[in-house]
Amino acid sequence: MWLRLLGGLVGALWRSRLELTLVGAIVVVQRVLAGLVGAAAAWGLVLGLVAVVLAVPRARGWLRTALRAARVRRKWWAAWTDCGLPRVRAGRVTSIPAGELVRVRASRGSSLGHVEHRAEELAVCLQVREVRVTRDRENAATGTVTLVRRDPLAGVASVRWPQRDAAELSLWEPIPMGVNELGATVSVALPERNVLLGGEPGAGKSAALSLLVATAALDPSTRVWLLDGKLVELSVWAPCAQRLAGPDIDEAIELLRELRGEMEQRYRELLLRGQRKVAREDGLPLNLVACDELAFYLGHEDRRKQKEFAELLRDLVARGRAAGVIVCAATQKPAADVVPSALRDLFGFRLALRCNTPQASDTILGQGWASLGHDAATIAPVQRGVGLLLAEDGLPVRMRGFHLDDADADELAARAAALRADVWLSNGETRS
Ligand SMILES: Nc1ncnc2c1ncn2[C@@H]1O[C@H](COP(=O)(O)OP(=O)(O)OP(=O)(O)O)[C@@H](O)[C@H]1O
Repeated sequence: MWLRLLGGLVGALWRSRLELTLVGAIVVVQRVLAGLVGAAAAWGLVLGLVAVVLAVPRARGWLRTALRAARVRRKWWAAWTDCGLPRVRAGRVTSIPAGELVRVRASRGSSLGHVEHRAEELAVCLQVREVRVTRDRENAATGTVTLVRRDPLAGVASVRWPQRDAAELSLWEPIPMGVNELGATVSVALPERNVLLGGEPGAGKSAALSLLVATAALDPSTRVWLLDGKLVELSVWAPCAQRLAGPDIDEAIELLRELRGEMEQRYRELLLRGQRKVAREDGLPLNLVACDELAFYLGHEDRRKQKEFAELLRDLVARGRAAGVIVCAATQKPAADVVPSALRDLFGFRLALRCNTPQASDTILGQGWASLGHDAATIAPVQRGVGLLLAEDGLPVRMRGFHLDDADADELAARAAALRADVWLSNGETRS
């Protein structure tokens, strides 16, 4: 009993070591000075010294950060103790726009899975919105806990696309898609990847798709193929496109057949060159296929045509990677009755914008993510353009998508068309 009390006291003192050290240092300095100049003058000098230190912004910032980190570590200790979890030690604490990142280490016999399992109770103890746990890949004992106190993506203001004024872009380069909760830019590198975008009506699918199409349009070496179940969303990019199919399944099938022919031709070229896949230095064009409202084609009343469309698209997504064919498709309903799972599972990048239910969110990201806290149904309806982006081997990243408004898109499409015309003319002159 006494031993436990003593242990508790030592633990409490250890957890307050920073504050105790600061107070101790002040007392020691005052005592030393008191011997030289007297007690009252020593207090004056010490308080003056503290005031000078606090007047320096860097010192003040460091102190504030260190004290906040110490407080978070104490609260974390109290939280896992109250939840009856085995010891999970908190280390470095970093402030982020959403709250804090805490490095943690699980004790022997425990696991970060335990922590994840009790995330909701920990969030109550810590009085935060949410506790997210991410285990390190290389060490099961260590990881990062995110204490989410606020939603940094909550504002309704749109963020302009940073490439908006670019004169020319390359589809081989990563495309900035939005900003994450840390305020960092989230990008996707498209070669050898396909992208599926899903979410409820008005969530921002077409806006996100337009960033990918805009990049392809501003890359004169890329061929752009457009399928638009609504016709109005992608038509602005028509002058830059190889071909555009509207809400007509026959046109869409024709487009996909032509593209499949190109893909097969590309494979023959690669065979002749002794290559397995296209590379940037080959100078072979990439083909970007953007399909808005995929469900329009996949839900077509003519079952035979619907099946043919689905098979052609599946073939392009499955075999197109190495040939430089990139499929980016947006749909409100990626459920298995609309988008066959055989097709859906081939998309390397998935962007889940706001969904009505956790199940709908899982149909985009993959089974099980919603129950792990990555649920696009938790995004508020006013947060247009906010979504969860999942890359093949990673965790879903919550982000606010960049935005190109209609005027920006019109201006950018005109610039891209002019650039393509210039390149075409200069190639023609070179050849003659
Ligand atoms: N990233 C964003 N930032 C700010 N506003 C956005 C963003 N994305 C979309 N919006 C706004 O949200 C509205 C709906 O966007 P969008 O048309 O892209 O949605 P959608 O999911 O394609 O809808 P639907 O399924 O009906 O076609 C638009 O008015 C658009 O301006």
